[in-house]
Amino acid sequence: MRLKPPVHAIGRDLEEPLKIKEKVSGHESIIPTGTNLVTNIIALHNHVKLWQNPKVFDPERFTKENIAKRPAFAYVPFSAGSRDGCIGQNFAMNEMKICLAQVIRNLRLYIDGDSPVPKMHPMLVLQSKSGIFIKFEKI
Ligand code: HEM
Repeated sequence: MRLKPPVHAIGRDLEEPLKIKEKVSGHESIIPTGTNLVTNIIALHNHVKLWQNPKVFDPERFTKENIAKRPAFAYVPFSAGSRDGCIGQNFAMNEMKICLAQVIRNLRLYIDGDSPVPKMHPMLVLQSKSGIFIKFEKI
């Protein structure tokens, strides 16, 4: 959900002009009405200024202490904000945990070195152009 967020980007059309200020230089710009602004979630989730060794999978990043060290919107796989983004967030998280628990209770998963490496294909949701090959072995 961090490294390869299924919803890798979201967009919004501006209904009124938006004034933004560059943090370091203080330079101000106006983005006109009608502009489609895109939040690049996958870039945010892999940004070196927010994540140390961003490409490394490390569940410890999500301890309460480590979450508190990051800006609130550094991790937004379900979007965020006043409407909270995704209405199915709790359902999706529970579903994923239950399915994953069932899989790892019964099967050993491994990657065969000869299989193609997944090539990211960012469509409406993130896909792989080369498939995702995982081998399963009954425990
Ligand atoms: C891993 C699974 C999921 C991910 C990563 C995900 C991600 C997202 C994101 C990022 C948005 C915001 C889109 C935007 O603002 O442009 C969204 C909206 C939404 N999601 Fe999900 N979602 C997931 C699963 C689900 C499920 C299981 C449901 C329904 C059971 C669901 C229903 C919705 C609905 C209805 C919205 C629109 C909410 C609104 O605009 O008020 N999602 N989702």
